[in-house]
Amino acid sequence: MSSDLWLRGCERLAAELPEQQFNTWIRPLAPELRAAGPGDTVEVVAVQVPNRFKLDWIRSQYAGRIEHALSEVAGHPVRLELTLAPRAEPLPGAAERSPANSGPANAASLLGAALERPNGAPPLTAGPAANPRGTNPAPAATTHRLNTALTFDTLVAGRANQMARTAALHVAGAPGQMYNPLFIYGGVGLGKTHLVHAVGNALLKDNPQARVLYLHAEQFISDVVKNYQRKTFDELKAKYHSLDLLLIDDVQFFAGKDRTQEEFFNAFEALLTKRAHIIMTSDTYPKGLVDIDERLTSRFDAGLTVAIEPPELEMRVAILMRKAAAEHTEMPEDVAFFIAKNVRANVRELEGALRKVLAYSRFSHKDINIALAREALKDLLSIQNRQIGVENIQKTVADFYKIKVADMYSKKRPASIARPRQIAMYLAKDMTKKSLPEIGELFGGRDHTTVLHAVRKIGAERSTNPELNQQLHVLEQTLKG
Ligand SMILES: Nc1ncnc2c1ncn2[C@@H]1O[C@H](COP(=O)(O)OP(=O)(O)OP(=O)(O)O)[C@@H](O)[C@H]1O
Repeated sequence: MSSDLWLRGCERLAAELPEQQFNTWIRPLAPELRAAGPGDTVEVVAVQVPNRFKLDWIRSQYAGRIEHALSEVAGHPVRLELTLAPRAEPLPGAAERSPANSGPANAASLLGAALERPNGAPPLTAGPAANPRGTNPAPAATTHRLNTALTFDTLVAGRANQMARTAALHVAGAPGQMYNPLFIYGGVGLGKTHLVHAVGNALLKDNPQARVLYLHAEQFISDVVKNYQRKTFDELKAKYHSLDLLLIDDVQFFAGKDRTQEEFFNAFEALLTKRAHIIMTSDTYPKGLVDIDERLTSRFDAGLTVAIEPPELEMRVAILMRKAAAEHTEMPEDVAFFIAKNVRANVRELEGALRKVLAYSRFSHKDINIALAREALKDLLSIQNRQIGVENIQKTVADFYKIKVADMYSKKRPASIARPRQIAMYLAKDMTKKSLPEIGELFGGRDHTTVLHAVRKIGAERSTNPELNQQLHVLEQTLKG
């Protein structure tokens, strides 16, 4: 199975599935290399999933779809083999990792295996593929479900997460007081899960008796369904209403689930009344949540709502250097800049890119430099180059704001057209290598100062207008595929 097949399959699934579902369940998967045997008629793609909940969910909801997409793209039958990942092992020494026969002749196949097998390849600390949502693979039987690797110490601080981190530190130090509930929102893979685990871990360190529970919203939904079937709502209440700290991830998943919302509302009220703390995460701010009862969304907003932004270049570099150091690898700064410049979507993808570069270096016995990084990331870079062009941006933005693509080049000035055009100019500057005059030319021969004005205006507004920021996130994620 080539990584290209998986990437092309993913492109297809991304187009078919709602973005939220794709990002949550499919994007974090990393397939394992499995060469077809001589008599094989069906290609097998093996995927390890970090925990039982995810395994069951992906198997029941998505396996058929994934197989179908891969088979279509491959032009022959592809079977998906889902297994539970073993617990992440500590990194063995580099010498132990390199098999004795790993000379140049088989370096490529080893590399393939390393790239595509996150649990077999050296795992990044709390890496996404080994542990995409932070549900704990390490201390298996704990009831709080916290991943002990996700702490404030391992979270790189920067402007992008400054507010959220400060608020989270505050809650960890004085739970039940200010900022209750704390609502953290932002795009995928930006560190929301990491941050809530950090609060839970910090609180337990100070007070090991504290009753802390982390869970993904889907787990809450599944608990409600189970208790509904068994008519054991008292058990549900006993479980949730007695906590000191409830950390609940991705509450946008409650959309349209009335009974779940009702139970969550009850738990929410009970916890706030007894001054227990609640921290929630979501892909959007409370008022942006759809199909969630207003009495809940208004309560979500009643404490403190903070955003996590995509990290800026310097923060991405710092994250790469920190994660490489945690792997006992020295990452030259120019290489960190090269990766950070090319992988901008989110930290999860940054980690994925780093993992590829480290694996490539280890298995090819070559030092890490820009040429090696370019080679290791060539699939990713070519997809990026293929996807993000000014034309693509114009079309995506026009579709999003429901205007005609032709309006991107037209001289029309009503705000309903001028604003999306400015947003497209901003994205063109941010996501392509085109200069201001080149962008102006592609927007109907406009002057470069018009583009500069748009870039500055949208950039400044983005930091103060959560709604615009959210729309830009969605556009960026769509464009990055
Ligand atoms: N500032 C940071 N410093 C170090 N690691 C980070 C940082 N931000 C994110 N990460 C890492 O990036 C990966 C993705 O982060 P996380 O799972 O917390 O994202 P998320 O915002 O919850 O995404 P999703 O919406 O998909 O659930 C994790 O491995 C996390 O440890």
